[in-house]
Amino acid sequence: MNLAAKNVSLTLNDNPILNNMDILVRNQEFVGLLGPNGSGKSTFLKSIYRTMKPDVGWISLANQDIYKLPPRKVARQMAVVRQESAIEFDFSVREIVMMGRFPHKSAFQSDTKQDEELVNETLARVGMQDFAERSFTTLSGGEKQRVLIARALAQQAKLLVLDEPTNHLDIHSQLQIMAILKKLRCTVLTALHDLNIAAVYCDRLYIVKSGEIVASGTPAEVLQPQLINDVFGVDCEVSIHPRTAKPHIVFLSAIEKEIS
Ligand SMILES: Nc1ncnc2c1ncn2[C@@H]1O[C@H](COP(=O)(O)OP(=O)(O)OP(=O)(O)O)[C@@H](O)[C@H]1O
Repeated sequence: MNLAAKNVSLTLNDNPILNNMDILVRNQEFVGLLGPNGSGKSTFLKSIYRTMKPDVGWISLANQDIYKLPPRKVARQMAVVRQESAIEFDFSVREIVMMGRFPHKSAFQSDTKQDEELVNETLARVGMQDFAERSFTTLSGGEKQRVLIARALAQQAKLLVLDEPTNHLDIHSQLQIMAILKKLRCTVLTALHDLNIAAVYCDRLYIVKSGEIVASGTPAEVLQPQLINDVFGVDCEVSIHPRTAKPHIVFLSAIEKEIS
């Protein structure tokens, strides 16, 4: 399931937010979108999952214009984990995850035994099986995040689009969720903030600055000290970690300032 965006530009309130953005996520690739706060990552992902139509450009799923495909067809192919998901009604965790099955059903079709089994299985996968009957609104930020990831997994889409999926999670949970996502062998496009996590799990990265893609390539190609300084404004050292064989970044600015 290829995902491609070509020349995507978007202006909001007269401010150019996205400028000529191009990406290609190949079948079963795990691709990270990195960039500072406000650089346009969420807006770009929203244009991919059809919440914000770009003014210019073309977004395609398996070479078909995503804005011309029927919404249910897109939902069967693409699951989304948004940065903030405002679920205010009193749904149980089980009901939220079951919502992932909607695109596969016709209207008024009731849940099957297979749906129930899949929901139980995905809840267990994210370690939330004991929370199935709890009200979603009573969960902690990290617990909610796991449930929303379970809902995306229950959707069984070939493409996953995630906006900071490990937001709110402690370090053990961050690594666990990234490992689960990696093992799915789906096509994945995910915004991330942690450069070291991106280096370990992503096949390729796109770096966004002020609404433009300023670099792309493998983590080893992209995560260079000069680029990190140019984009994020921090000094760092990058080495290849002997156990992961991936770039490992040590940030220096804050440490040096505190010591001096
Ligand atoms: N509806 C909107 N109206 C006006 N400006 C907007 C709107 N949505 C987003 N923006 C602006 O677009 C820019 C990009 O925002 P976006 O949320 O895409 O950034 P981001 O890279 O995802 O940031 P973060 O890492 O903080 O989540 C920001 O300056 C933001 O204030």
